[in-house]
Amino acid sequence: MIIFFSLGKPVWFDSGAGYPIAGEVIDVTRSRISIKSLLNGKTFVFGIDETARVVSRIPLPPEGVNDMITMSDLSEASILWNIKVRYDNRQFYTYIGSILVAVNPYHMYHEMYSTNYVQKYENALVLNALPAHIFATASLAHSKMFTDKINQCVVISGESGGGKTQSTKLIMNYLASVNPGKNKLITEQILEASPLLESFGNAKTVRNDNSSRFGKYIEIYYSQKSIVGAKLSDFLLEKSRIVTHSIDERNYHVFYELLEGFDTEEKRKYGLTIPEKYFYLNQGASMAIASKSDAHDFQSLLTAMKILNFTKNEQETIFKILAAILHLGNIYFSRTIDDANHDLIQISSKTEIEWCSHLLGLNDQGLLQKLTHKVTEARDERLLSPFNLEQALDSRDAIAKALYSTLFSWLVARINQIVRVNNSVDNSIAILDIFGFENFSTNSFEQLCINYANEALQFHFNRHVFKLEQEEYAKEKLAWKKIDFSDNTDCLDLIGKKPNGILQILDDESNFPKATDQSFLHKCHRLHESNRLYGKPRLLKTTFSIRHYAGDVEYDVRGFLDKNRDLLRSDVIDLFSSSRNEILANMFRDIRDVYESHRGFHFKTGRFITMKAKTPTVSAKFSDSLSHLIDTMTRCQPTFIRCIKPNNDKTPNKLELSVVLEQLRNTGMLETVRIRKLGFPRRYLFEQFAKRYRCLITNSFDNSDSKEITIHILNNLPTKFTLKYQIGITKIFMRESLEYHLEKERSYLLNKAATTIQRTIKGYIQRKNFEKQRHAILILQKQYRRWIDKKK
Ligand SMILES: Nc1ncnc2c1ncn2[C@@H]1O[C@H](COP(=O)(O)OP(=O)(O)OP(=O)(O)O)[C@@H](O)[C@H]1O
Repeated sequence: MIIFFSLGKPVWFDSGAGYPIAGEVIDVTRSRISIKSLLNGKTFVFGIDETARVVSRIPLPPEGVNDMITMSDLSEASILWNIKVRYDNRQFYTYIGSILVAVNPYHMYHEMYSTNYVQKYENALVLNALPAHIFATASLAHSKMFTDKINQCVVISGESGGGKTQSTKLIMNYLASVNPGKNKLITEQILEASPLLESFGNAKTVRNDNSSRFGKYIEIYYSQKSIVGAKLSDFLLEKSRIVTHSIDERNYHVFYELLEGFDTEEKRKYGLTIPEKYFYLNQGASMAIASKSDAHDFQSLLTAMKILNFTKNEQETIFKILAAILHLGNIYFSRTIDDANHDLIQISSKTEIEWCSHLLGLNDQGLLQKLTHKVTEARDERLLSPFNLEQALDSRDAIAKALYSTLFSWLVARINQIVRVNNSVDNSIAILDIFGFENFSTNSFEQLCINYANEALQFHFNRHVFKLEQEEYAKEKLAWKKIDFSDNTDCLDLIGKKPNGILQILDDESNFPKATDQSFLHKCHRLHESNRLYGKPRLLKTTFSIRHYAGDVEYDVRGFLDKNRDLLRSDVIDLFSSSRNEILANMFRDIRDVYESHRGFHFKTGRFITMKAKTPTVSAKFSDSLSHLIDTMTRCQPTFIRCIKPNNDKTPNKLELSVVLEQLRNTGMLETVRIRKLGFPRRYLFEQFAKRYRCLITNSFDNSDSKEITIHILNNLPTKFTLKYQIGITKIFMRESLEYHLEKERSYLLNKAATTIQRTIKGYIQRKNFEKQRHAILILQKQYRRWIDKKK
């Protein structure tokens, strides 16, 4: 075997790292082969019995390949290497047909997103004409929205830190730049919603300094090809972060921005000091982020609020709520024992209570009571029972979480009110930026929801790229050998299918007062133990695991029931609804209305009671919004952007092959390249095709049908395109390379025709002008001669 490798031969070799590396043969003897790694120049020697670890390699062009489906070697190694070669050449974008792979450079190359680039990619009809770029993807979706008259949806996915939020912003900037509308204000308001929501919904995590801790779906509406409004939907804000975060992490940016942005006078007004002093901010021992100026971002936040028409009163209420949350976190309790030897607690930080009450427009006693006592409703009475220390701390944190999450929902509603559409809408383009797959050392309820959402998105991707594609080939009777792909339906069923999916079990248990996290876990074990995707721990632990498409994740069920119920105490809602601050009171009155709508009238007692079975739990609400989202997206034409994180330490311009490969494997990218290469992703009905490309042939087809014209156009193509299309029953299917060729030809002809038309019209106008001038001159000459004659 070794003798087949000559000196200088390009090869892939297995260095033991778990992925093949590109190398070149530098020495061959009878018993061994020496290979120089192209990664680091090191030499690797393989003995005669190790030749299976070396295979021949088709070299890539030095700058890599723009669209990976055009590569002749579609092995995992080649795809991975192509991404690396391009990354090293500062080409961070690569296509897989129409799917964009975006690798995070972790460094902002501003020129790459300048107006020059906007102009370069504007009106792109096909992707491959220029180097891969996010603007090309945005431009294609934008122009398809008008030409195909189908609403578009750009689905951005990837791990935390992959670059989803950044990509969303770049697409929005592109859409704003090419927007011809006269109403620039609405576009500006839509753009300004991003920094505002980032302040309130993003935080530093160990994986990403600016991690979105909520999912968002932004729909941008068009009328007469101009932006006329937008709608933002948010998903599952991470509430636990408001009261706790891990080491090296931070709470939401807005708290630090506020403290850095306020001057001494303002701080005094809200009773604030430095971040280190607040329990809700200092748990991660990480106050500042090297690449971020909190003071500067506070000014941007103020600008955003101004552009979005937040009144002075509204801004002040927001700051008061934020300041009150910080004071709340600093309230501490101490244990005392009463005469009957009962464990009691008392508040040791009166000042904080006073600040909270003052800022929230409450009286001190009202808040104090909610923090130290539980109200139970028994028959006609409301009974107060004292909390123990742990319960009091829980109650404090629950109030802080309720304040923040209510504020966040109010902000989203407030933004939507400003950017909503007032007139009719022709089309829309939506962008989905949803939290990436998560697998931490401890995973809880939030991770289960996030990973469930990622499973649903992966399903949507698979459905579009593999399932529907192959079903349509079969329906249109194309010659096609089916490609297998990893279908994740079973995992979706395990988590969410009625009646026994894990989230359904959780919901049943959440509505059952005596249930505990353990009883939920036992039920899961009992019903799913035999499922190949479900793992029951060998030892008595509080966990179960799920085999996701992106890897195994172990979930710790402690706290699942409480988090899912997420019941805000009705007496707390009542307290805030009675605040002297009308804006704050209204936020909570809205919540009270929702709660009221889930309460029933108890005829016997004549009082309202909470019908818990009907109160929507967090997972029920989340599953609903997720299926609504997928439904909406299914009605749009999707464009997929897969964001890839190049390394785990947020370092600029460093690509670690193992980190990238894992993401490529987990998201089915390798199968995607195969199907996109073999498949025929671009399709037109014969009528559409004939109408669009008829200009490419000269024959006249007076009464011919569209299929005949289509076939004629195809027969006229150079032979290299023969295998690039298939003719179905109602449609023509083709590869992107053929569409690119056709579009190029068409655009050339249209330009030529336009030039001819321009030339003819210009000639006509010139001739006309000339005739006019000649006529005028003749008249002048005539008159002049007559005048001379008269003079004589
Ligand atoms: N195209 C880009 N150019 C320059 N830097 C980028 C680009 N994309 C991402 N980054 C950098 O990487 C960081 C992480 O990106 P981003 O916040 O968009 O990731 P994400 O996928 O949205 O993560 P999460 O799921 O945690 O919200 C950004 O703050 C930015 O510094």
